[in-house]
Amino acid sequence: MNAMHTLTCKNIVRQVGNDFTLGPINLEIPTGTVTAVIGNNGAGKTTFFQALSGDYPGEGETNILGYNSHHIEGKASFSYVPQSFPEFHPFRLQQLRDFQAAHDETWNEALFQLYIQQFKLPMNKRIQDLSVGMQRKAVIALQLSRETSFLLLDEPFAGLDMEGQTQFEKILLSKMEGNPQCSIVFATHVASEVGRLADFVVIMKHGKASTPIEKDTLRQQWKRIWLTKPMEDMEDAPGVKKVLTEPALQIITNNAPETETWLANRGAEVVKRTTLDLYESLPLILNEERNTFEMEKERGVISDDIND
Ligand SMILES: Nc1ncnc2c1ncn2[C@@H]1O[C@H](COP(=O)(O)OP(=O)(O)OP(=O)(O)O)[C@@H](O)[C@H]1O
Repeated sequence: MNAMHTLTCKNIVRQVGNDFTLGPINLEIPTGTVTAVIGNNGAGKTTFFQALSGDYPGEGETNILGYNSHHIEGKASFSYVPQSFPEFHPFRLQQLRDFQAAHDETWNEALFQLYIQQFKLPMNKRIQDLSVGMQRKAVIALQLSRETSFLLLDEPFAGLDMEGQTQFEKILLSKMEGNPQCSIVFATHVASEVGRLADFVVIMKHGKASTPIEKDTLRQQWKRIWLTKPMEDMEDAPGVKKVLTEPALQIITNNAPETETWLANRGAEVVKRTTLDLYESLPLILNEERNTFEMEKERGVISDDIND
């Protein structure tokens, strides 16, 4: 494995039912980074996370921290919080803790005690008898008490109460601070989680994944440009995604430098420029059919088959 990358996956393909194909996905996650995987409902995030975690075999290969994720050493080397975990339902947290503590070299009992205290988790109720949010807190406590250098988290904030979200965010940040080798990949639908936690964003559409895009690049590329008056054909200018007239004339672009050049060449008067917030740009990215992928393809970082 390339030491610079915590996770490498090559040609991951999964067929789900008759209608959905995941992949082929090729992806590398740099060590010491946080990556948010975003995508509309049904884009394939959970299927992708299941494939990465080695839950079931299929085409392609995933390498995590130097291990194939289908092998026992591979599975033991990372922490995984799946979207659902029916296999835990019949057990009490105490039983799950006892099992983990006895068999797992990465187990940190002090961390577990801290998490159950913070999350106010009952040790003797069956997981299936806990609320949805408490169930997730229980799995977070079990998985994050393992001292691993890779966290794979499928919508980990979903269902957590506000205090739980704040606590969990602090836990993730302290994991990153405490271990420079630690990497996190998490799925989310919430732009503010991307804004607060992620260094990179991976965009999933129709079962395909973009290469990791630096969050700062998105902020530099996506701009709102305010103009004094309309220009001919401005809707077709490079990068322009939207032209709005209220409350004042403005262009939304996903390629600010090119749009600026186009405007300057035509003598447009720019009133001001503002960075688009992620909660505005991410939905636009998710709903454009091809551009994000074309952007990556032009840079030569992904292969042709991502654009079928
Ligand atoms: N058991 C199944 N049988 C058939 N199709 C399935 C099954 N599970 C998932 N799918 C299909 O696989 C596709 C990907 O689903 P997946 O759950 O991976 O998406 P997602 O991006 O995680 O969605 P969400 O944001 O809603 O969690 C969907 O089109 C879904 O209909």
